[in-house]
Amino acid sequence: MGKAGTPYSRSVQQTHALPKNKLPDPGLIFDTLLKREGFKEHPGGLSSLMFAFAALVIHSVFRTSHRDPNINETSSYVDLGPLYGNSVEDQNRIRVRDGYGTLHPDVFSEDRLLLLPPAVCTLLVLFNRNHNYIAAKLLEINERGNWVDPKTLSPDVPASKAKLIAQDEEIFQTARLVNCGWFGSVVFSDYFSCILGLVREGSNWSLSPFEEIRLDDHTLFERGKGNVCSVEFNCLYRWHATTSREDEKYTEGVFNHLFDGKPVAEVNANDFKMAAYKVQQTQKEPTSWTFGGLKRQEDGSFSDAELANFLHNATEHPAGAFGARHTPPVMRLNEIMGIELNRKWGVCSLNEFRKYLGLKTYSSFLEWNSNPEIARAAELLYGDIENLELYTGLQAEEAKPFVDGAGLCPGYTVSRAILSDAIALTRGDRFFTHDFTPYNLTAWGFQDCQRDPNAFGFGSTLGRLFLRTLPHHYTENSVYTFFPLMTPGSMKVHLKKLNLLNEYDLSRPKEQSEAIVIKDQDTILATLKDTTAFSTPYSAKAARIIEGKGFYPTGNSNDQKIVTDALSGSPELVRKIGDYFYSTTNKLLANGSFTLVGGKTNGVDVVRRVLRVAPVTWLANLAGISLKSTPDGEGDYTPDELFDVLSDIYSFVFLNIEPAKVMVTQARIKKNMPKLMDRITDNLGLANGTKVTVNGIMSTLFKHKKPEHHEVIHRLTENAFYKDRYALANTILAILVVGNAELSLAATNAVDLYLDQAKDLQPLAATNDASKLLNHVYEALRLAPPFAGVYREATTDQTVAGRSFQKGDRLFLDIFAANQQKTGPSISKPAQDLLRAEGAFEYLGEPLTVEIMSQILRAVFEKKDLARAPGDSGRIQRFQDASRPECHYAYLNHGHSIAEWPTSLTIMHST
Ligand code: HEM
Repeated sequence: MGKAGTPYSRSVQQTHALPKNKLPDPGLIFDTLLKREGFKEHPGGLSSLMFAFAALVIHSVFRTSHRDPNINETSSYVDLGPLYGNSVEDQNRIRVRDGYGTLHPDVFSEDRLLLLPPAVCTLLVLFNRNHNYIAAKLLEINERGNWVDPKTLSPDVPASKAKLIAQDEEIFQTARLVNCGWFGSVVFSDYFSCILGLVREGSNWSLSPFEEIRLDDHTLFERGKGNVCSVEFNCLYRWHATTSREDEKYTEGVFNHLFDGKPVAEVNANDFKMAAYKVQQTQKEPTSWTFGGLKRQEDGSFSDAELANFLHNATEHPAGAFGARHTPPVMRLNEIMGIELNRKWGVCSLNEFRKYLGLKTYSSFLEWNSNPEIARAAELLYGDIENLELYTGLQAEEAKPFVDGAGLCPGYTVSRAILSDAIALTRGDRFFTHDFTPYNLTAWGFQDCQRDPNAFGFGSTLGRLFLRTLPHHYTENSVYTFFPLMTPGSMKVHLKKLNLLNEYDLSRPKEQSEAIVIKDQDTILATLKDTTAFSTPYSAKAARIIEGKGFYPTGNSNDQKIVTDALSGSPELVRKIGDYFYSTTNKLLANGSFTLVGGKTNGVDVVRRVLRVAPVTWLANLAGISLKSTPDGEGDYTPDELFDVLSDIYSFVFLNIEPAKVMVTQARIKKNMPKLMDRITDNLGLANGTKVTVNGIMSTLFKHKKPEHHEVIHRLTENAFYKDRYALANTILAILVVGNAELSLAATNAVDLYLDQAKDLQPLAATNDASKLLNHVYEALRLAPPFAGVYREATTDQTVAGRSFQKGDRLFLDIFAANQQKTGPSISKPAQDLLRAEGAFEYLGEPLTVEIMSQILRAVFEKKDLARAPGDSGRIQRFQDASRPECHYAYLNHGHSIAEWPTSLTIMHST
């Protein structure tokens, strides 16, 4: 039902006769009731991009055949037909079919869009990029483990070729489902929010048309049973009156070219069909199509800057208002063709349509449009309101005023009908209902395309799409990113009213340069050393969430030294902390273990139960935060909760998190921060702003803490800097944030690295001397570091190790890659001279970091017959994420979205 190439359906039976020979001439109708007299801005502040997106929606569901107008050449579903085409032949023209499941760069299928303003094709290009992003991620994650690196499959060997083709098909079809999910999510977030005027209210509410609905008699309300677009739906979705001034001008240029300068009033349907035929004949393969005067680059893609320019312009250009006498004169021909088509379809009258919708029928032309000039002209053309045909009736009907709950402000009848059709269209789609499952889309894909009501920009999905596909031309808090379907001018008014102006940037985003990747040791060393010429990006980030001084990783090396001296400066203290980690790791291993039948083998999820927990337990002790074992138990946080709170802060300050998540993460951190800082300052005797002396601090400090933990704080408070106890609180926060992330990840990577050599490590670990594992610790930090590198920004134009950099250049220093170039280091000759940037060594001090790591390894590897659990349980589910070079690996969190933190690895050992 509703497949491409089948006839339109009809919703309303025509009973009132509307013979063509009794109806006014379509050209006369256009010149009297439809033709634009002067441009009127859309009253709701909608931008021209809103209608570029609308044009994508309509081209997904309508493509009336020029040969047989009863046939809809595209399917009746929101399936991104303009991107993927309507047949396997269409797909073959846009797919690469090399095992990666991708589309050719920036290519799409629908040639009719080439005539439209460039923002329409640009949006489609972004969906192409999104497809390729999704396909790449699906392969990287490889959820079912059945895909291989296509480079390992030779197309010349028949069996390999068959596997390559089959793999390509699976990835392509899965990515397509996820990408269509994205398209649907944009419709139900950004698009609907503008249609319903919710964006003005700061509301993230949306329709959920897909869910199961149980009726009063307990039966289920139908869904997923199919849809066939109706001729009436096609008629009511012709929104040419909303064309912006700039798009009108652009269209004049296109039509002038298409019809060799023939005046618009003289162009006829035949000219149009001939022109369309000519364009089709001369059209080369989609890989060479261009639009808006763009040229494809060598790799076939368009320049990001040029694409972004079209989109930014379309956001700035106000759309036109709906209503009579507002369709650009250049569209005379397509309106005439539309009127004639509707007559050929034999559609009902406006009043019959209203009756079908349950609306009151109009009894006069003035009731239909209160503008006397329009009403009178229509009356003179049609004679009787019952004769008012659907096309004219919908196009020239009085537009809905700009009131609460109205966003789109089309004619009244359109505003009522559009929602029902949209719901039928999507609820009827089995791919959005019964078959919209994590199995079909994969767990990551299923969550990736969900509308997130808590996303920044009142739940915007388009913002996420822009940041993903044009990352250097959209910024994390711009109104251009998150409210692109509204003009920035109108958003300024709404955000001001909502008191949210300070959260958004109203200016047009400027291009940000891509980070330059540096892999050679000399340049990295020189760059790390010159802290004046290359600054770190951390202080600015930290300042957004942390008040006051003391967050030492963003301070100078003196600030850092005070802390590392306190943490690592006393061998006795380091030893005690090491012992604590050894015994805690052992305890957690025991507590988290399960026993296999027979009682001889124990299993434990070492990541979830031990390596994510040991560091946070020590840090909670140090800060005087009480841990609870269940969310409802007594205490401040469960270890998992504290891990999440702290790792959020780490990601925000030190990592280059996905731009679309920056503002949401910031908001979450700001929400969590008061409780965390309360607990830390409470334990410093700083609650309610009371002034306390250092002695006072010491007496109220950590009443129930072990002495070694007193000692860390005691050693800190010996320094004059910490007379400012709020700075001390921020320093403790920093130790928590850095220690939690770095230690848990470093320990996880090290355990994973050595699991397959557990037999070799066991005798060393069993000696009770953790220093026997020192070399392994260093080698693990070289081969499997928690993070692969760090970012720097050039503060001046300069040349370093023979390479020139300009002020403002962002550099990614790939420390991991540089450390692999070293010759020699091995377990017997450890890489103690390995390159370091910020990280545990810098922030906790090398002696302490190494001690903690070796004690954790000791506790794990002294177990007998240590091995991975079978299958997926014994492997960390991780992958390399090309978009996050600083992360050595990326993982899927419990919600199946991409995260920096591993969640699970089960090991087994003898009891
Ligand atoms: C400047 C922008 C636009 C131009 C130049 C334009 C032009 C055209 C043309 C030439 C046709 C006839 C196509 C054919 O039969 O091959 C057409 C059809 C149509 N237009 Fe537009 N259009 C524009 C924007 C829009 C927008 C924003 C909407 C609504 C959201 C819209 C809705 C439609 C619909 C529903 C059809 C009928 C499609 C079909 O039945 O195949 N158009 N338009």
